[in-house]
Amino acid sequence: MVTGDLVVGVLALQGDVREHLHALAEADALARPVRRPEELDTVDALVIPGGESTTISKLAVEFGLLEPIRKRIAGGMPVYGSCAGMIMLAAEVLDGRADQHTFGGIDMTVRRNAFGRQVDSFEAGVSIDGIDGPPFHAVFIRAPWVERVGDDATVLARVDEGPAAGRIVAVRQRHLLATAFHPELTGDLRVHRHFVEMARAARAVD
Ligand SMILES: NC(=O)CC[C@H](N)C(=O)O
Repeated sequence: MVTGDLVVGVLALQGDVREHLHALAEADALARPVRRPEELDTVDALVIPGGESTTISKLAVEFGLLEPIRKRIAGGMPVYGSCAGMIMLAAEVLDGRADQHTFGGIDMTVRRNAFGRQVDSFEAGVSIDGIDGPPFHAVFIRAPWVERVGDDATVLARVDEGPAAGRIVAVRQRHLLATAFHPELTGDLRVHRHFVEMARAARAVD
């Protein structure tokens, strides 16, 4: 039986942790930072923020979280990653550092800083499958894009217009969700609400 409310952790090693904690609270979840394996044990779901994936990778090893998070992902914990968080969920990273690790979980290949060859950051309208309403005002900051998804992964969004039109920027694989952009920075709560619903649904069938 499901008791108590859903607790969503935000991996708090580096990146825009506060913004995700705020967005999750607004989306009616109990949100708390996760820095240690004992804290990971207390959450039902996890958000991996935007930031710098090479730093998050290094600190995840130092804080003893790499293997515990991989295990929780394999065990079905719902996880949402934005930008660097998307990279951390990818099976394969192009233009990464040789010593960079990911948690994996989504069978996809991402290219780091993919848009950044032209511009460091840009904004675009993006429609996400399964989320109603007008296109997202999506903010990309040295963002990755997705170059390949495996059969088990579903493409949820592509860039609509401009030089990067058609590039994949949101993917879901069962309990895992990833976006190349940062909904935590725009005050649009639809992605966080969607993730909280995913996490509640996953817990209901446990
Ligand atoms: N805004 C971001 O999260 C940028 C991601 C960063 N370029 C990385 O490789 O991790």
